[in-house]
Amino acid sequence: KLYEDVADLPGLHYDFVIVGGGTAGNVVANRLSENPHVSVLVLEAGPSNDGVLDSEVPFLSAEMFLNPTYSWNYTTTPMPGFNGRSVPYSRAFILGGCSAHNGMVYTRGAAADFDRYAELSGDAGWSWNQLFPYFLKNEKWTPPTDHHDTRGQFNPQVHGTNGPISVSLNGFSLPTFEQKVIQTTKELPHDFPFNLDPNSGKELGRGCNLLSVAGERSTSATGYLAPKFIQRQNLHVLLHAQVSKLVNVTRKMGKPSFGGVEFRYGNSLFVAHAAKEIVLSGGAIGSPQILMNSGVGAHVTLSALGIPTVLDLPSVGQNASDQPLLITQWAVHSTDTFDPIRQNATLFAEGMAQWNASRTGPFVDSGIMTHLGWSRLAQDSPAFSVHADPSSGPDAPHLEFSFVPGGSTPGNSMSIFVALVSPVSRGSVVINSSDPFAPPLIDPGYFSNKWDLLAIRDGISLAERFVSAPTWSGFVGAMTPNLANLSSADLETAIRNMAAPNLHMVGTAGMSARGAAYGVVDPDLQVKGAVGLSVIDASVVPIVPSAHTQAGTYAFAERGSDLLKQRWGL
Ligand SMILES: Cc1cc2nc3c(=O)[nH]c(=O)nc-3n(C[C@H](O)[C@H](O)[C@H](O)COP(=O)(O)OP(=O)(O)OC[C@H]3O[C@@H](n4cnc5c(N)ncnc54)[C@H](O)[C@@H]3O)c2cc1C
Repeated sequence: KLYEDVADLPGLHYDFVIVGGGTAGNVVANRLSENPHVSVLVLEAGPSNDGVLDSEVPFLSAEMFLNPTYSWNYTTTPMPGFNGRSVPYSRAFILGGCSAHNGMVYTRGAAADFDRYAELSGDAGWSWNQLFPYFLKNEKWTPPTDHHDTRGQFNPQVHGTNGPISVSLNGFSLPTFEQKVIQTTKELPHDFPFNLDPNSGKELGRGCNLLSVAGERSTSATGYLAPKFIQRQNLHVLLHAQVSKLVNVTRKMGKPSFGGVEFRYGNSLFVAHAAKEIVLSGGAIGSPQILMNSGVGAHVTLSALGIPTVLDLPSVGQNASDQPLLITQWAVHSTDTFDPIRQNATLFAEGMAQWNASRTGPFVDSGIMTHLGWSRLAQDSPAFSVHADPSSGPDAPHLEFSFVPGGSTPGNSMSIFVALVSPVSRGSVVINSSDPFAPPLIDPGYFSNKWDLLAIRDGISLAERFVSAPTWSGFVGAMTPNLANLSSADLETAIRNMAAPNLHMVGTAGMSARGAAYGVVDPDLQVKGAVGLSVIDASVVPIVPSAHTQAGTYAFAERGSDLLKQRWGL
């Protein structure tokens, strides 16, 4: 049952308390409450997703993630790699978490990314082959809303059909642009090979964009808390409940254990009790923050703030792994873009009306990318002279390209988003106040290693090469801004001034092998050195996958839920 008011909750004693009803938290809540004999409480700081049009309508995703009502409204620290810029760092403040406000892009990553997780955790269960069934368990493949012929656009054999999250191809087409993207794979096949389905684990190449949609956005709240699940008697979700810290420390088997979760509802503090286990699913920023507020973190940081150390775990909040993004853009001599809809109020209203009437038309997609592509740097790239290859293996990409029929300048444009998906740089999320409700210091650390900057530079060249294919002749105009003829130093400055967060942070409560000298959780996702406390969300993923992160987060949450159930014999 969904509760808007703490006064309506039947009690505050549960078997499991899950902190955060986000992408991962709602998976755990659903899977645990499959067993009618356990009671589950989810504490979510944000409001309900129900009826939030900006979240429901895929085309409004940009409006959604810029909407301050549904955001934690974080800002990063000034980053030297960004020429001292502080930039907004979006995180969702709504039931469903980032799945309810993200760009909906559905990508899993390279098989080697997951095999690397297995290797560094010492648990083969995190390998691509063993995690693959969990990707399928999460996914419900859904034909696109325009019912177009999807042959040659994806491989049904690598998709699930019965999961709670709908995944589909774009349901509205911009044929001229799309045909040119595919034609480029024929004209420049060496640099830009076609890939039928990059979600197969073999990611390199160009393929169609998949989205977590079915006419409407599909989220962990609409899927895992759908009416047939949220009506379970043993599943309670409390909204507007912001967790401050874990309390009631006792010792079990010589290790600290927390019996309660303190949260703020309105102006009052309450404590929810977990008889079996507390699961932190607050995301890459929320989870490490709550750990540190509770005295779990680096002793030196905690003592400087006057917070008693319960567990000295220096990796908490460190190892933040995220992808910087740079948008390249060209004017185009065509109206076959999303720009007319975005720039013309009448067309926009028509699109909205069509979506309302029939869940068809341009508003069924994000209105951003039609295709995605992944590439490696050339073997003789200057990047390799400053650092060894950080990718997970020779079949894993360094760069991701999103092909977008639209742009941010007046008139018609096309854009290629260049994301560095195998960064060397690492950042951190650290509290700097004893007030548990104060925002933490968020430093994604972009370009703190020169390799990352050089890799993005290569990415810009690759984007330019893409639009140099003969098929774009007559379609593509000037690059805006023109990065093509800049000196090396000027291009470096431009990258530092223009790059933005790709918002895929992981690793701040990173998983490592049992007994490792670093890391926050063991391969079973329990906090090292504690009892009855685990973390299940993107923060446990030790290195960012070469992908957008929701699919991986869902798969981690599905397996994490199974590990919890096994531990408690459920
Ligand atoms: C704007 C944006 C666009 C993105 N686009 C894409 C995309 O297109 N494709 C993709 O794959 N990935 C995308 N991502 C990334 C992806 O959505 C996230 O990596 C993933 O959803 C994270 O899941 P999570 O469960 O770790 O955290 P979240 O989904 O953020 O869940 C955390 C939840 O915990 C709650 N919470 C936090 N702290 C507290 C507290 N103290 N008390 C109570 N509740 C708390 C939050 O409100 C939230 O609901 C995007 C992210 C953003 C921000």
